[in-house]
Amino acid sequence: MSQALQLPIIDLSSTDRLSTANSIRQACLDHGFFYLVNHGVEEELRNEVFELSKKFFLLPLEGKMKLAVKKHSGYRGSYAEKFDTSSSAKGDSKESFIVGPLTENHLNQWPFEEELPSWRIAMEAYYKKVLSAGTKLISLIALALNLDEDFFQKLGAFNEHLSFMGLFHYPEPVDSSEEETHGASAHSDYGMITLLLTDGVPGLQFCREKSKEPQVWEDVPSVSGASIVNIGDMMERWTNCLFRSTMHRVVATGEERYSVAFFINPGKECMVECLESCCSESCPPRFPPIRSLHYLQERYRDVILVSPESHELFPQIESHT
Ligand SMILES: O=C(O)CCC(=O)C(=O)O
Ligand SMILES: [Fe+2]
Repeated sequence: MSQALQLPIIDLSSTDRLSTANSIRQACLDHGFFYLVNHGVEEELRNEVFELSKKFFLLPLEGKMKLAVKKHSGYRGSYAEKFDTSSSAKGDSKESFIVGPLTENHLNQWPFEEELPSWRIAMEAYYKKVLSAGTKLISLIALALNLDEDFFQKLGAFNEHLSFMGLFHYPEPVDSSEEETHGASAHSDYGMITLLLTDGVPGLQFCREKSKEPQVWEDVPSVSGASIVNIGDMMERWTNCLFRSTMHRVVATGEERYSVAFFINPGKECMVECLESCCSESCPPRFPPIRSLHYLQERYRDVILVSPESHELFPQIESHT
């Protein structure tokens, strides 16, 4: 069952920051999803990234497998992950290319320059632009929570942050008898926020009330040029479920589809712990404090079906928090 909806539109360039923060607050209370316009990622760069993403996914499988995921960066084929662990499907049909933090500490993999010229330059430019938009948005989210604008920066959320960009390709379904198979099965994102651009092909749906049966799925249409933003689980934990990380999925529509997601994840040492303003004696914290890296590793471990060791961000992870 699915119906169309209209989500709020937030203008990142607005100079009325308090009014923007209020609109963000309402959007996060009501939906956990909104559109972001005037985000500063130019149309030319957006188009280039989609063109280059298509060129990469068109390479023969053996070429793509040379860049198979290591330390959570590189190529991951179809059916290598399954977001909805309760589903009986063999996995999610989307194939991905993951780009991680652009720092010396992080090993990113890139296609050969001779094969795909300017690929790395464009992806790095896009990574930086979306990270900058996301950082501004996080300041507004802090304001929306009645905190100082730089609250999350001071908390260390951007120190050695673990933000990842995912290029996704949803192939045309080959076997329509596999009803259970989704491009991306039902899940919520793990981090602070996600900024998503799509090629306009439908398929993304969200479920407002995850615990309500039967689940009601609503289409999230693309708005040209706007980024679709959703709240992740760590933000939900910080806010004690005031801001929701809403469940979503990508269903097969019979059409091939491309998207680019940017997952803003806190720095590896950052503690995610219920904000004082979001709990009280009558409303105690629902989740124990957890370190960002630890939380991410646990979540990835559940959904990766093929070579789980290739998704370890750091090989040695202490398991005490
Ligand atoms: O491709 C999309 O539209 C959404 C992808 C997504 O939800 C994810 O990878 O977390
Ligand atoms: Fe997602």
